[in-house]
Amino acid sequence: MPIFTDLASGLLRGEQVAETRRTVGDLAGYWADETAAQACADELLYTTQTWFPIEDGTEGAVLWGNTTLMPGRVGEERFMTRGHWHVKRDRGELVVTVSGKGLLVLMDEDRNATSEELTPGSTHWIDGRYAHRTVNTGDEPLVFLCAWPADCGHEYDAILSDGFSMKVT
Ligand SMILES: O=P(O)(O)OC[C@H]1O[C@H](O)[C@H](O)[C@@H](O)[C@@H]1O
Repeated sequence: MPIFTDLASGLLRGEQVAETRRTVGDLAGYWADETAAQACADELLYTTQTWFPIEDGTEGAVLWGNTTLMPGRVGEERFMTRGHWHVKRDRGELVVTVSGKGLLVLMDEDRNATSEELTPGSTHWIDGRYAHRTVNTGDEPLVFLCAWPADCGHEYDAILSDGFSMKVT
């Protein structure tokens, strides 16, 4: 069954679309200023939609989804996603910005970090050897679409313990 991707809003409609909602408090441990994070713990940070036409983890399959990242700051730090590594480092990801303004932060295993600007229409290849996180640097929601291999695996532990070497303020 096909679904509908609204290219104006970036939102997905259809069956087998799963949604998540994360608040500032859900990212406890990821922020530079945890005291500031506690003060706005209930604030909406980002939502995601993922289309699972096939089971997560299926080798050779591709998944499709979006993220809507709100504008704002925790202390000095801009609102961001957790960021993660792909467990299988040879699995990359594509990102297309729908609306808003932000940065795609990329970090290699030696903690060398770079960033790419997210602007409407900008299209990004994430090499699977890089941890990746998105940051909203504007004052409206940052919306982007992503496609990634269903069997890439998501690894968060190292980000939670060591963070990214680049903080965006
Ligand atoms: O999972 P996070 O690092 O918090 O990022 C939120 C989401 O961002 C993008 O949409 C990725 O493709 C998803 O795999 C990820 O779940």
